Amino acid sequence: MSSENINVFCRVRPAIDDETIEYKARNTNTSNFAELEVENPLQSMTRQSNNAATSHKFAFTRIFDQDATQSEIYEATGRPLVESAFQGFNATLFVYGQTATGKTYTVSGNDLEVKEDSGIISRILSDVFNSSTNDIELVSVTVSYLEIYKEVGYDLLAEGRSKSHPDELPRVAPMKDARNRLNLRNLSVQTVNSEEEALRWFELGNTNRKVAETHLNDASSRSHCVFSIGVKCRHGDNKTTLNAKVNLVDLAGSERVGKSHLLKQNLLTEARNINLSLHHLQQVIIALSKGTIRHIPYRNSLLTQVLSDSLGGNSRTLMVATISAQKRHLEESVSTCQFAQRVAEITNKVKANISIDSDAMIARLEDEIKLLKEEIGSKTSTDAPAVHLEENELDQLIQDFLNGRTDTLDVGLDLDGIQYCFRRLRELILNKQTEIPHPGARDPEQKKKKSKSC
Ligand SMILES: Nc1ncnc2c1ncn2[C@@H]1O[C@H](COP(=O)(O)OP(=O)(O)OP(=O)(O)O)[C@@H](O)[C@H]1O
Repeated sequence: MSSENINVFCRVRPAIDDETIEYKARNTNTSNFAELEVENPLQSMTRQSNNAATSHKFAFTRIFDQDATQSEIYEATGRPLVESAFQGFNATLFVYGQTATGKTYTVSGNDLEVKEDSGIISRILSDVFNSSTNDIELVSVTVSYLEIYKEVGYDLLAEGRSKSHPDELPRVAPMKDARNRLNLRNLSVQTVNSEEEALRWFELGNTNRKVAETHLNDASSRSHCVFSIGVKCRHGDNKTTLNAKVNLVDLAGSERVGKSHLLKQNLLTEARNINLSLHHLQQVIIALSKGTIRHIPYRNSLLTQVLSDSLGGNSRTLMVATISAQKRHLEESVSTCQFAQRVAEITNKVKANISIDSDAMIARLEDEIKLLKEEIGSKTSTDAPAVHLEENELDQLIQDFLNGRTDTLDVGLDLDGIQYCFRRLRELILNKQTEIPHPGARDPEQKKKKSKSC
Protein backbone atom coordinates (compact mmCIF):
# COMPACT_ATOMS: atom_id res chain seq x y z
CA MET A 1 0.00 0.00 0.00
CA SER A 2 1.33 3.46 -0.81
CA SER A 3 0.22 7.00 0.00
CA GLU A 4 -0.47 9.33 -2.90
CA ASN A 5 -1.74 12.87 -3.02
CA ILE A 6 -4.61 13.85 -5.28
CA ASN A 7 -3.28 15.55 -8.40
CA VAL A 8 -5.10 18.74 -9.32
CA PHE A 9 -5.27 20.17 -12.83
CA CYS A 10 -6.83 23.38 -14.04
CA ARG A 11 -8.53 24.01 -17.38
CA VAL A 12 -9.46 27.47 -18.61
CA ARG A 13 -12.44 27.50 -20.96
CA PRO A 14 -11.95 29.36 -24.24
CA ALA A 15 -14.27 32.22 -25.20
CA ILE A 16 -17.53 30.98 -26.69
CA ASP A 17 -20.17 32.83 -28.75
CA ASP A 18 -19.60 36.61 -28.40
CA GLU A 19 -17.39 36.41 -25.31
CA THR A 20 -13.87 37.75 -25.27
CA ILE A 21 -11.00 36.59 -23.09
CA GLU A 22 -11.01 39.25 -20.38
CA TYR A 23 -8.10 38.13 -18.27
CA LYS A 24 -5.23 35.79 -18.66
CA ALA A 25 -4.73 32.83 -16.43
CA ARG A 26 -0.96 32.78 -16.77
CA ASN A 27 0.96 29.55 -16.60
CA THR A 28 4.14 30.40 -14.71
CA ASN A 29 6.07 27.19 -14.88
CA THR A 30 8.47 26.13 -12.19
CA SER A 31 10.44 22.92 -12.04
CA ASN A 32 8.03 20.94 -9.88
CA PHE A 33 4.60 22.27 -10.55
CA ALA A 34 2.73 24.80 -12.61
CA GLU A 35 1.55 27.98 -11.00
CA LEU A 36 -1.60 29.66 -12.18
CA GLU A 37 -1.51 33.40 -11.73
CA VAL A 38 -4.94 34.95 -12.11
CA GLU A 39 -4.53 38.68 -12.46
CA ASN A 40 -7.23 40.65 -10.75
CA PRO A 41 -8.84 42.98 -13.25
CA LEU A 42 -11.53 43.93 -10.72
CA GLN A 43 -9.07 46.18 -8.96
CA SER A 44 -8.89 48.66 -11.78
CA MET A 45 -12.61 48.35 -12.48
CA THR A 46 -13.75 49.08 -8.95
CA ARG A 47 -10.86 51.41 -7.99
CA GLN A 48 -10.16 49.30 -4.93
CA SER A 49 -7.68 50.48 -2.33
CA ASN A 50 -3.98 49.73 -2.70
CA ASN A 51 -4.06 46.70 -0.43
CA ALA A 52 -6.48 44.78 -2.70
CA ALA A 53 -4.84 41.73 -4.20
CA THR A 54 -3.60 42.28 -7.72
CA SER A 55 -3.14 38.64 -8.49
CA HIS A 56 -3.90 35.23 -7.07
CA LYS A 57 -1.41 32.42 -7.38
CA PHE A 58 -2.36 28.77 -7.25
CA ALA A 59 -0.24 25.68 -7.66
CA PHE A 60 -1.46 22.90 -9.92
CA THR A 61 0.06 19.72 -11.31
CA ARG A 62 -0.60 21.22 -14.71
CA ILE A 63 -2.65 24.01 -16.22
CA PHE A 64 -4.41 23.83 -19.56
CA ASP A 65 -5.02 27.20 -21.11
CA GLN A 66 -7.73 28.24 -23.59
CA ASP A 67 -5.97 26.52 -26.47
CA ALA A 68 -5.64 23.07 -24.90
CA THR A 69 -7.20 20.30 -26.95
CA GLN A 70 -9.34 17.41 -25.68
CA SER A 71 -6.55 15.06 -26.68
CA GLU A 72 -3.94 16.95 -24.60
CA ILE A 73 -6.23 16.86 -21.57
CA TYR A 74 -6.78 13.13 -22.06
CA GLU A 75 -3.09 12.29 -22.35
CA ALA A 76 -2.35 14.03 -19.04
CA THR A 77 -5.38 12.88 -17.08
CA GLY A 78 -7.38 9.96 -18.53
CA ARG A 79 -4.62 7.80 -20.00
CA PRO A 80 -2.69 7.40 -16.72
CA LEU A 81 -5.94 6.21 -15.12
CA VAL A 82 -6.30 3.45 -17.73
CA GLU A 83 -2.70 2.41 -17.10
CA SER A 84 -3.45 2.30 -13.36
CA ALA A 85 -6.60 0.25 -13.92
CA PHE A 86 -4.58 -2.36 -15.83
CA GLN A 87 -2.33 -2.63 -12.77
CA GLY A 88 -5.38 -3.18 -10.53
CA PHE A 89 -5.65 0.32 -9.04
CA ASN A 90 -9.02 2.01 -8.59
CA ALA A 91 -9.06 5.46 -10.11
CA THR A 92 -11.27 8.54 -10.00
CA LEU A 93 -11.31 11.71 -12.02
CA PHE A 94 -13.67 14.47 -11.02
CA VAL A 95 -14.33 17.87 -12.52
CA TYR A 96 -15.30 20.79 -10.35
CA GLY A 97 -16.16 24.35 -11.36
CA GLN A 98 -18.76 26.96 -11.98
CA THR A 99 -21.60 26.27 -14.44
CA ALA A 100 -20.67 26.54 -18.12
CA THR A 101 -16.91 26.33 -17.54
CA GLY A 102 -16.61 23.09 -19.53
CA LYS A 103 -16.99 20.27 -16.98
CA THR A 104 -19.28 18.16 -19.16
CA TYR A 105 -17.27 19.07 -22.25
CA THR A 106 -14.11 17.81 -20.55
CA VAL A 107 -15.56 14.53 -19.23
CA SER A 108 -18.17 13.64 -21.85
CA GLY A 109 -17.26 15.77 -24.88
CA ASN A 110 -19.65 17.48 -27.22
CA ASP A 111 -20.34 15.01 -29.93
CA LEU A 112 -19.27 11.39 -30.03
CA GLU A 113 -19.24 11.55 -33.84
CA VAL A 114 -16.55 14.25 -33.89
CA LYS A 115 -13.38 12.49 -32.74
CA GLU A 116 -11.46 15.65 -31.70
CA ASP A 117 -14.38 16.75 -29.54
CA SER A 118 -14.80 13.49 -27.65
CA GLY A 119 -14.20 13.70 -23.94
CA ILE A 120 -12.33 11.64 -21.40
CA ILE A 121 -14.97 8.90 -20.99
CA SER A 122 -15.11 7.76 -24.62
CA ARG A 123 -11.32 7.99 -24.92
CA ILE A 124 -10.91 5.81 -21.81
CA LEU A 125 -13.35 3.24 -23.22
CA SER A 126 -11.39 3.16 -26.45
CA ASP A 127 -8.09 2.70 -24.60
CA VAL A 128 -9.47 -0.01 -22.32
CA PHE A 129 -10.47 -2.13 -25.32
CA ASN A 130 -7.26 -1.47 -27.22
CA SER A 131 -4.65 -1.76 -24.45
CA SER A 132 -4.38 -5.53 -24.02
CA THR A 133 -0.85 -6.77 -24.50
CA ASN A 134 0.78 -10.18 -24.60
CA ASP A 135 1.28 -9.90 -20.85
CA ILE A 136 -2.15 -8.63 -19.91
CA GLU A 137 -5.41 -10.13 -21.07
CA LEU A 138 -8.67 -8.19 -20.69
CA VAL A 139 -11.17 -10.49 -18.96
CA SER A 140 -14.27 -8.31 -18.64
CA VAL A 141 -15.47 -4.70 -18.70
CA THR A 142 -18.58 -3.31 -17.04
CA VAL A 143 -20.19 0.12 -17.10
CA SER A 144 -22.71 1.90 -14.88
CA TYR A 145 -24.03 5.45 -14.91
CA LEU A 146 -25.42 7.13 -11.81
CA GLU A 147 -27.08 10.52 -11.60
CA ILE A 148 -27.54 12.22 -8.23
CA TYR A 149 -30.20 14.88 -8.19
CA LYS A 150 -31.50 16.44 -4.98
CA GLU A 151 -29.77 13.73 -2.93
CA VAL A 152 -31.56 10.95 -4.80
CA GLY A 153 -29.64 8.56 -7.04
CA TYR A 154 -31.00 7.48 -10.46
CA ASP A 155 -29.86 4.66 -12.72
CA LEU A 156 -29.25 6.19 -16.15
CA LEU A 157 -28.77 2.80 -17.84
CA ALA A 158 -31.96 1.20 -16.57
CA GLU A 159 -33.38 -1.62 -18.66
CA GLY A 160 -31.33 -0.68 -21.66
CA ARG A 161 -33.79 1.73 -23.20
CA SER A 162 -34.26 5.48 -23.19
CA LYS A 163 -36.87 7.00 -20.94
CA SER A 164 -39.40 9.69 -21.69
CA HIS A 165 -39.69 10.87 -18.09
CA PRO A 166 -37.17 10.90 -15.23
CA ASP A 167 -39.72 9.21 -12.94
CA GLU A 168 -39.22 6.08 -15.05
CA LEU A 169 -35.61 5.88 -13.91
CA PRO A 170 -35.12 3.49 -10.98
CA ARG A 171 -33.98 5.13 -7.77
CA VAL A 172 -30.64 4.02 -6.44
CA ALA A 173 -30.14 3.57 -2.71
CA PRO A 174 -26.85 3.24 -0.80
CA MET A 175 -26.48 0.10 1.33
CA LYS A 176 -23.59 -1.30 3.35
CA ASP A 177 -22.71 -4.97 2.97
CA ALA A 178 -21.50 -7.28 5.74
CA ARG A 179 -17.92 -6.03 5.25
CA ASN A 180 -19.04 -2.40 5.51
CA ARG A 181 -18.54 -1.75 1.81
CA LEU A 182 -20.92 0.53 -0.08
CA ASN A 183 -23.38 -1.14 -2.44
CA LEU A 184 -25.64 0.91 -4.69
CA ARG A 185 -28.94 -0.97 -4.80
CA ASN A 186 -30.76 -0.72 -8.15
CA LEU A 187 -27.79 0.62 -10.06
CA SER A 188 -27.49 -1.60 -13.12
CA VAL A 189 -24.02 -2.75 -14.04
CA GLN A 190 -23.77 -3.67 -17.73
CA THR A 191 -21.15 -6.04 -19.08
CA VAL A 192 -19.77 -4.80 -22.38
CA ASN A 193 -17.76 -6.74 -24.95
CA SER A 194 -16.55 -3.99 -27.24
CA GLU A 195 -15.83 -0.29 -27.38
CA GLU A 196 -18.91 0.22 -29.59
CA GLU A 197 -21.17 -1.53 -27.10
CA ALA A 198 -19.76 0.52 -24.22
CA LEU A 199 -20.30 3.75 -26.19
CA ARG A 200 -23.91 2.76 -26.91
CA TRP A 201 -24.53 2.48 -23.15
CA PHE A 202 -22.80 5.79 -22.57
CA GLU A 203 -25.00 7.46 -25.19
CA LEU A 204 -28.11 5.90 -23.70
CA GLY A 205 -27.16 7.31 -20.30
CA ASN A 206 -26.59 10.75 -21.82
CA THR A 207 -30.00 10.59 -23.51
CA ASN A 208 -31.65 9.76 -20.20
CA ARG A 209 -29.70 12.58 -18.60
CA LYS A 210 -31.09 14.98 -21.22
CA VAL A 211 -34.64 13.72 -20.60
CA ALA A 212 -34.21 14.59 -16.95
CA GLU A 213 -32.85 18.00 -17.99
CA THR A 214 -35.93 18.75 -20.08
CA HIS A 215 -38.40 17.69 -17.41
CA LEU A 216 -36.66 19.02 -14.39
CA ASN A 217 -35.89 22.58 -15.42
CA ASP A 218 -32.46 21.98 -16.80
CA ALA A 219 -31.71 19.82 -13.80
CA SER A 220 -28.95 17.76 -15.34
CA SER A 221 -26.57 20.68 -15.32
CA ARG A 222 -27.22 20.89 -11.62
CA SER A 223 -27.02 17.20 -10.91
CA HIS A 224 -23.91 15.12 -10.31
CA CYS A 225 -23.11 12.22 -12.63
CA VAL A 226 -20.79 9.29 -12.06
CA PHE A 227 -19.86 7.03 -14.98
CA SER A 228 -18.03 3.94 -13.71
CA ILE A 229 -15.98 1.47 -15.69
CA GLY A 230 -15.06 -1.86 -14.11
CA VAL A 231 -11.96 -3.47 -15.58
CA LYS A 232 -10.92 -7.04 -14.85
CA CYS A 233 -7.75 -8.32 -16.45
CA ARG A 234 -5.38 -11.23 -16.04
CA HIS A 235 -1.64 -11.30 -16.13
CA GLY A 236 -0.08 -13.66 -18.64
CA ASP A 237 0.75 -16.37 -16.13
CA ASN A 238 -3.00 -16.77 -15.39
CA LYS A 239 -2.41 -16.78 -11.66
CA THR A 240 -3.27 -13.22 -10.78
CA THR A 241 -6.42 -11.35 -11.66
CA LEU A 242 -6.55 -7.59 -11.32
CA ASN A 243 -9.79 -5.73 -10.63
CA ALA A 244 -10.15 -1.97 -10.88
CA LYS A 245 -12.95 0.55 -10.98
CA VAL A 246 -12.56 3.87 -12.77
CA ASN A 247 -15.02 6.61 -11.77
CA LEU A 248 -15.54 9.67 -13.97
CA VAL A 249 -17.42 12.30 -12.02
CA ASP A 250 -19.10 15.37 -13.51
CA LEU A 251 -20.13 17.53 -10.57
CA ALA A 252 -22.91 20.11 -10.61
CA GLY A 253 -21.96 23.77 -11.06
CA SER A 254 -20.31 25.10 -7.92
CA GLU A 255 -21.62 28.71 -7.99
CA ARG A 256 -23.29 29.97 -4.89
CA VAL A 257 -27.09 30.22 -4.71
CA GLY A 258 -26.95 33.99 -4.20
CA LYS A 259 -24.97 34.49 -7.36
CA SER A 260 -26.83 32.02 -9.53
CA HIS A 261 -29.55 32.91 -11.94
CA LEU A 262 -31.91 30.46 -10.24
CA LEU A 263 -34.76 32.66 -9.18
CA LYS A 264 -37.90 30.56 -9.07
CA GLN A 265 -38.65 28.93 -5.73
CA ASN A 266 -38.27 25.32 -6.91
CA LEU A 267 -35.02 26.16 -8.63
CA LEU A 268 -33.76 27.75 -5.45
CA THR A 269 -34.55 24.57 -3.51
CA GLU A 270 -32.77 22.66 -6.24
CA ALA A 271 -29.74 24.90 -5.99
CA ARG A 272 -29.70 24.53 -2.22
CA ASN A 273 -29.80 20.76 -2.51
CA ILE A 274 -26.98 20.81 -4.99
CA ASN A 275 -25.01 23.20 -2.93
CA LEU A 276 -25.79 21.08 0.10
CA SER A 277 -24.09 18.08 -1.57
CA LEU A 278 -21.18 20.27 -2.61
CA HIS A 279 -21.13 21.73 0.90
CA HIS A 280 -20.84 18.20 2.32
CA LEU A 281 -18.15 17.46 -0.26
CA GLN A 282 -16.25 20.51 0.96
CA GLN A 283 -16.61 19.40 4.59
CA VAL A 284 -15.16 16.01 3.71
CA ILE A 285 -12.30 17.64 1.83
CA ILE A 286 -11.54 20.08 4.67
CA ALA A 287 -11.54 17.22 7.21
CA LEU A 288 -9.25 15.12 5.01
CA SER A 289 -6.88 17.95 4.14
CA LYS A 290 -6.33 18.73 7.84
CA GLY A 291 -5.22 15.12 8.25
CA THR A 292 -5.86 15.21 12.00
CA ILE A 293 -9.63 14.77 12.08
CA ARG A 294 -10.61 11.21 12.89
CA HIS A 295 -14.24 11.34 11.77
CA ILE A 296 -14.69 12.13 8.09
CA PRO A 297 -18.35 13.02 7.45
CA TYR A 298 -18.84 10.84 4.36
CA ARG A 299 -22.31 9.74 5.46
CA ASN A 300 -23.88 13.19 5.23
CA SER A 301 -24.73 12.91 1.54
CA LEU A 302 -25.06 10.35 -1.21
CA LEU A 303 -22.38 12.11 -3.23
CA THR A 304 -19.77 11.85 -0.47
CA GLN A 305 -20.68 8.21 0.18
CA VAL A 306 -20.17 7.40 -3.48
CA LEU A 307 -16.86 9.30 -3.48
CA SER A 308 -15.61 7.94 -0.15
CA ASP A 309 -13.06 5.60 -1.74
CA SER A 310 -11.88 8.33 -4.11
CA LEU A 311 -11.22 10.82 -1.31
CA GLY A 312 -8.93 9.45 1.36
CA GLY A 313 -9.49 5.83 0.36
CA ASN A 314 -8.14 3.23 -2.03
CA SER A 315 -8.16 5.13 -5.32
CA ARG A 316 -5.76 7.07 -7.49
CA THR A 317 -7.64 10.32 -7.78
CA LEU A 318 -7.27 13.46 -9.80
CA MET A 319 -9.33 16.58 -10.09
CA VAL A 320 -9.78 18.98 -12.98
CA ALA A 321 -10.84 22.46 -11.87
CA THR A 322 -12.57 24.32 -14.69
CA ILE A 323 -12.65 28.11 -14.81
CA SER A 324 -13.70 30.83 -17.24
CA ALA A 325 -11.69 33.88 -18.28
CA GLN A 326 -14.53 36.36 -17.86
CA LYS A 327 -14.16 39.28 -15.46
CA ARG A 328 -17.61 38.77 -13.99
CA HIS A 329 -16.63 35.22 -13.02
CA LEU A 330 -13.28 35.99 -11.43
CA GLU A 331 -14.58 35.54 -7.90
CA GLU A 332 -15.91 32.08 -8.76
CA SER A 333 -12.69 31.16 -10.56
CA VAL A 334 -10.68 32.11 -7.49
CA SER A 335 -13.00 30.10 -5.25
CA THR A 336 -12.69 27.06 -7.56
CA CYS A 337 -8.89 27.33 -7.41
CA GLN A 338 -8.94 27.66 -3.62
CA PHE A 339 -11.05 24.50 -3.42
CA ALA A 340 -8.53 22.71 -5.64
CA GLN A 341 -5.68 23.71 -3.31
CA ARG A 342 -7.47 21.99 -0.43
CA VAL A 343 -8.06 18.88 -2.52
CA ALA A 344 -4.36 18.72 -3.38
CA GLU A 345 -3.60 18.23 0.33
CA ILE A 346 -5.57 14.97 0.50
CA THR A 347 -3.66 11.72 0.64
CA ASN A 348 -5.13 8.44 -0.56
CA LYS A 349 -3.82 5.01 0.37
CA VAL A 350 -3.73 2.99 -2.79
CA LYS A 351 -3.14 -0.68 -3.29
CA ALA A 352 -3.66 -2.91 -6.28
CA ASN A 353 -6.74 -5.13 -6.16
CA ILE A 354 -5.18 -8.47 -6.88
CA SER A 355 -6.99 -11.76 -6.57
CA ILE A 356 -5.33 -15.06 -7.11
CA ASP A 357 -6.84 -18.10 -8.74
CA SER A 358 -6.92 -20.46 -5.74
CA ASP A 359 -6.34 -23.77 -7.62
CA ALA A 360 -3.39 -22.35 -9.51
CA MET A 361 -2.09 -20.84 -6.29
CA ILE A 362 -2.33 -24.11 -4.33
CA ALA A 363 -0.38 -25.90 -7.08
CA ARG A 364 2.23 -23.15 -6.89
CA LEU A 365 2.44 -23.36 -3.10
CA GLU A 366 2.85 -27.15 -3.25
CA ASP A 367 5.71 -26.75 -5.73
CA GLU A 368 7.32 -24.25 -3.43
CA ILE A 369 6.93 -26.57 -0.41
CA LYS A 370 8.72 -29.32 -2.36
CA LEU A 371 11.50 -26.89 -3.14
CA LEU A 372 11.81 -25.86 0.52
CA LYS A 373 11.92 -29.54 1.63
CA GLU A 374 14.75 -30.18 -0.79
CA GLU A 375 16.48 -27.09 0.51
CA ILE A 376 16.23 -28.34 4.13
CA GLY A 377 17.59 -31.78 3.11
CA SER A 378 20.53 -30.38 1.24
CA LYS A 379 21.73 -27.89 3.86
CA THR A 380 25.30 -28.60 4.89
CA SER A 381 27.64 -26.90 7.31
CA THR A 382 29.79 -25.62 4.47
CA ASP A 383 26.99 -23.63 2.86
CA ALA A 384 27.27 -19.86 2.48
CA PRO A 385 25.94 -17.93 5.53
CA ALA A 386 22.16 -18.11 5.47
CA VAL A 387 19.84 -15.10 5.49
CA HIS A 388 18.01 -14.60 8.76
CA LEU A 389 14.66 -12.79 8.61
CA GLU A 390 12.24 -11.97 11.43
CA GLU A 391 8.73 -13.41 11.25
CA ASN A 392 7.14 -10.20 10.02
CA GLU A 393 9.77 -9.97 7.27
CA LEU A 394 9.14 -13.58 6.34
CA ASP A 395 5.40 -12.86 6.17
CA GLN A 396 6.10 -9.94 3.86
CA LEU A 397 8.23 -12.21 1.68
CA ILE A 398 5.43 -14.79 1.53
CA GLN A 399 2.83 -12.13 0.73
CA ASP A 400 5.05 -10.82 -2.09
CA PHE A 401 5.27 -14.37 -3.36
CA LEU A 402 1.47 -14.73 -3.19
CA ASN A 403 1.00 -11.47 -5.08
CA GLY A 404 3.46 -12.51 -7.76
CA ARG A 405 5.99 -9.83 -6.84
CA THR A 406 8.59 -12.49 -5.99
CA ASP A 407 9.04 -15.71 -7.95
CA THR A 408 10.37 -17.89 -5.15
CA LEU A 409 10.90 -18.12 -1.41
CA ASP A 410 14.20 -19.86 -2.00
CA VAL A 411 16.30 -16.79 -1.26
CA GLY A 412 18.97 -18.45 0.87
CA LEU A 413 17.02 -18.37 4.15
CA ASP A 414 18.34 -20.00 7.31
CA LEU A 415 16.72 -23.20 8.59
CA ASP A 416 14.32 -21.35 10.93
CA GLY A 417 13.16 -19.16 8.06
CA ILE A 418 12.61 -22.10 5.72
CA GLN A 419 10.67 -24.00 8.35
CA TYR A 420 8.56 -20.96 9.12
CA CYS A 421 7.72 -20.49 5.40
CA PHE A 422 7.02 -24.17 5.13
CA ARG A 423 4.46 -24.03 7.98
CA ARG A 424 2.89 -20.82 6.70
CA LEU A 425 2.38 -22.28 3.23
CA ARG A 426 0.79 -25.41 4.67
CA GLU A 427 -1.62 -23.23 6.70
CA LEU A 428 -2.53 -21.29 3.57
CA ILE A 429 -3.21 -24.47 1.59
CA LEU A 430 -5.25 -25.94 4.41
CA ASN A 431 -7.37 -22.80 4.70
CA LYS A 432 -7.42 -22.14 0.93
CA GLN A 433 -6.13 -18.63 1.57
CA THR A 434 -4.22 -16.36 -0.75
CA GLU A 435 -3.34 -13.76 1.88
CA ILE A 436 -1.32 -13.95 5.07
CA PRO A 437 -4.07 -13.61 7.71
CA HIS A 438 -2.11 -11.93 10.51
CA PRO A 439 1.26 -10.75 9.24
CA GLY A 440 3.98 -11.40 11.78
CA ALA A 441 1.60 -13.11 14.23
CA ARG A 442 1.68 -16.87 14.14
CA ASP A 443 -1.19 -18.85 15.49
CA PRO A 444 -1.09 -19.28 19.30
CA GLU A 445 -0.54 -23.08 19.14
CA GLN A 446 2.63 -22.57 17.14
CA LYS A 447 3.82 -19.87 19.53
CA LYS A 448 3.32 -22.20 22.49
CA LYS A 449 5.28 -24.95 20.76
CA LYS A 450 8.07 -22.55 19.96
CA SER A 451 8.41 -21.29 23.54
CA LYS A 452 8.41 -24.89 24.87
CA SER A 453 11.17 -25.89 22.51
CA CYS A 454 13.24 -22.90 23.60
N1 LIG B 1 -12.67 23.78 -24.17
C1 LIG B 1 -13.81 24.04 -24.83
N2 LIG B 1 -13.81 24.22 -26.15
C2 LIG B 1 -14.95 24.48 -26.83
N3 LIG B 1 -16.15 24.60 -26.25
C3 LIG B 1 -16.23 24.46 -24.94
C4 LIG B 1 -15.07 24.17 -24.15
N4 LIG B 1 -15.46 24.07 -22.86
C5 LIG B 1 -16.78 24.27 -22.85
N5 LIG B 1 -17.25 24.51 -24.09
C6 LIG B 1 -18.63 24.78 -24.42
O1 LIG B 1 -19.14 25.64 -23.40
C7 LIG B 1 -20.49 25.31 -23.09
C8 LIG B 1 -20.60 25.00 -21.61
O2 LIG B 1 -19.81 23.86 -21.34
P1 LIG B 1 -20.31 22.66 -20.40
O3 LIG B 1 -21.74 22.35 -20.64
O4 LIG B 1 -19.33 21.58 -20.56
O5 LIG B 1 -20.17 23.36 -18.99
P2 LIG B 1 -20.41 22.73 -17.55
O6 LIG B 1 -19.35 23.28 -16.68
O7 LIG B 1 -20.58 21.28 -17.63
O8 LIG B 1 -21.79 23.39 -17.14
P3 LIG B 1 -22.91 22.85 -16.11
O9 LIG B 1 -22.37 23.02 -14.72
O10 LIG B 1 -24.05 23.74 -16.37
O11 LIG B 1 -23.16 21.41 -16.45
C9 LIG B 1 -20.87 24.13 -23.97
O12 LIG B 1 -21.54 24.61 -25.11
C10 LIG B 1 -19.53 23.55 -24.37
O13 LIG B 1 -19.59 22.90 -25.62
